[in-house]
Amino acid sequence: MEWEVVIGLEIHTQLATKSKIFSGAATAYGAEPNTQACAVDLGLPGVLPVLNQEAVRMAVKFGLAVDAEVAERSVFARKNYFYPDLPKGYQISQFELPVVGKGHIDIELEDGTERRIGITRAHLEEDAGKSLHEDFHGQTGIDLNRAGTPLLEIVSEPDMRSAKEAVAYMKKIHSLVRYLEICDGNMQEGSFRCDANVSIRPKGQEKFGTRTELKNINSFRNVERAINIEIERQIDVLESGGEVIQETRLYDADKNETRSMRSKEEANDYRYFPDPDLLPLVIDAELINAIRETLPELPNQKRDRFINELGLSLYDASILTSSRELADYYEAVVAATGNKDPKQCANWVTVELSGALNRAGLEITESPVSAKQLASVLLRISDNTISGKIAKTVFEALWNGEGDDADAIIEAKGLKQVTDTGAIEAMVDEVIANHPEQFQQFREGKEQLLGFFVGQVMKASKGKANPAQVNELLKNKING
Ligand SMILES: Nc1ncnc2c1ncn2[C@@H]1O[C@H](COP(=O)(O)OP(=O)(O)OP(=O)(O)O)[C@@H](O)[C@H]1O
Ligand SMILES: [Mg+2]
Ligand SMILES: [Mg+2]
Repeated sequence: MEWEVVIGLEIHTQLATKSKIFSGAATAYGAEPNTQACAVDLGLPGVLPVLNQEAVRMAVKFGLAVDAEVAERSVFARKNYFYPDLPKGYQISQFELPVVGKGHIDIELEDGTERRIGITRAHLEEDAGKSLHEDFHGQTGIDLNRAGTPLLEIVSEPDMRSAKEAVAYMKKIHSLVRYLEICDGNMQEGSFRCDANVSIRPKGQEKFGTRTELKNINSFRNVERAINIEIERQIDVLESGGEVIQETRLYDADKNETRSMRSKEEANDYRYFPDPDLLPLVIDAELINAIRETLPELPNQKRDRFINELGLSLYDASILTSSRELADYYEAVVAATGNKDPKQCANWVTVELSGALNRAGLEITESPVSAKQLASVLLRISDNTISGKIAKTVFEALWNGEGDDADAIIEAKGLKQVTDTGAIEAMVDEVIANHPEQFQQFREGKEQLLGFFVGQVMKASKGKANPAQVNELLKNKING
């Protein structure tokens, strides 16, 4: 039977506020355990939560960026459950009336087409503490520092049809929250994590199959692997006559398998009710408009501008706008080269620079070659001081910190392109003299040999001859 996969993601983004969502305790990562949880975070008797306005502003920003309705009135609710890292016995979340309603975001697929993914809602909530099972003297430790950290849970419609689409969506949201500067996106530290809901149905059937929920997957790679392995498992179950049960499963990256954690609780198991300690959240149009004013250029707007104003391909523009930092770097290169050749700048950033960064495991923000330095190389290609090939040598030297800019390196290493026709002609003559048979064939019309001769001359000049001039001279030699 042919199966169709259905996926919906719940993404938890930790909002980049300095203090907790309902208290003044710090949110900084990595503090000594249990030094950053105050009485409000622990829900001790007699305390009252006070909503952090910054968290609200960030949620609104997100809502506007995904074309969602921002609720004029939303309500905080208690979600009741017991877990050692939740001393209050309930989590403050939003249930019936979330702050952000229906919206959408467009993702690019590998075949170059776009697909719109619906966003069901995004709601504000507080995070719980953390149970530390590993490296803890065979015991479990509880660190409550994370309790009360603001989260925005972004719930998608079940609109994705493959693990690849789910990853593309997750990357798009990741990039967006970083553009908006509402989340640092650090997946190792758990600032951006996702639960993947997966089901399958016979192709052509309208009714969805039963979903399982894969919990807390903390890398793009693992999302893809976890979903694919879960799809295989569900197909196995159904094809051997079994039934998929609605449950929460844990992905074990070491074993590359998913395991049942618990049967999935239904909303009514949580006994949601409006939190009596918090007033409804009312956001007026004035505030929404003020926040709209602060929105930066969004990834897709930037991408379209790169295509329309800088003449880039959709492919290059998509890569360059995949992160705000990369886009900023690219634009700095374009500006520093006087906007002469944005396409060439794009090639160098996406190929040479990104390649070197990947090999070194560095982020764009850690690049040893600054945008200005890269621009200095490109300027010397444009004015024919160096060839594209020598430019790679110059780039490498800059990468290794051998000089401050392209000029210093070209000077120090004597890499200046030879444009003196006499000097090049002497090299051409020498190469011809060394390869008389080939030259005879070349003369008799074997045009493919042009490349061979150009190559030999370039080699003789150690890459410094101007290739255009070499071509020209060689052609003259046939006729001469
Ligand atoms: N049949 C299905 N197959 C795949 N995904 C589904 C299916 N039905 C719903 N989903 C997705 O499951 C997710 C449900 O998330 P939601 O937060 O609404 O509820 P929940 O998982 O029950 O609650 P909780 O926040 O307590 O985990 C959504 O992303 C939705 O698109
Ligand atoms: Mg949810
Ligand atoms: Mg869920």
